[in-house]
Amino acid sequence: MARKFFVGGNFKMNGSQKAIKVIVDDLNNAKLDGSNEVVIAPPALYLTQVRDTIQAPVEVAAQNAYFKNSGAFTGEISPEQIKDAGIPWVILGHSERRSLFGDTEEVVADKVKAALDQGLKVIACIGETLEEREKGVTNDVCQKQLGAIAKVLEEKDWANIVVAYEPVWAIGTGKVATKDQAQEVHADLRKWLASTVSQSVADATRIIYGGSVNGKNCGDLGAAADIDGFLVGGASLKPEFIDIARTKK
Ligand SMILES: O=C(COP(=O)(O)O)NO
Repeated sequence: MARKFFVGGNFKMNGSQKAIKVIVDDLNNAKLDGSNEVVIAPPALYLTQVRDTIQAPVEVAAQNAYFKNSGAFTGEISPEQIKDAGIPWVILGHSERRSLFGDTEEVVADKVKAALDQGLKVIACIGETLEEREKGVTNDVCQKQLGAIAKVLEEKDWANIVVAYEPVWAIGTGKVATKDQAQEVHADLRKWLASTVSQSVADATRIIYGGSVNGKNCGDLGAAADIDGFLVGGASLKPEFIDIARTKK
């Protein structure tokens, strides 16, 4: 089954109107052919700027959303508001949300459900810490995190989900997972989807890798059978993101 290669750019809390204009102009001038699915996630303040200026075949994602659609939740943005702003994607469960802002497995699941209920498409992030990898429980941890999300979904929901495996020890460290390390986890997750949800969901769901992806390592990683794309952090702010967006499977 051919899965459309997916390249996401997570700008995190970086950028300014000016800097983001440069990134959008570069993407607009890059003549991307749309063969890969490309999504960029600026900080929330700049979502509508990117929405209004991107002409390239690139969609926009919010970096987070709450699990309620309105109310006394100072500082939060809701899936309904993201939808209202014409933003089709949202990243949920990023390890920084989990470790720094207290997003538990249950909160991430509630956020995924609330986003899907509003018709948003979701990049759902999972991944183990260095300690968990060294203890040999990587697959258990990833299955548990994805299982918490699967528990609140119906089979049809998976059509709007991209799973991002982002080992915490590779995020922002320059210590990219080897192709074999990433492939092993992706293959295990695909097997887990087949046994837990269905073979068709396992075959169709894009499982993308994130953690120190750059223009030099994207080709090798992208060649792995079960790596269906990337969620790029630091390099999404640099011109090399265009090279990553052009990765040929
Ligand atoms: O967190 C990441 C990856 O970040 P880096 O590419 O900077 O490791 N993606 O969401």
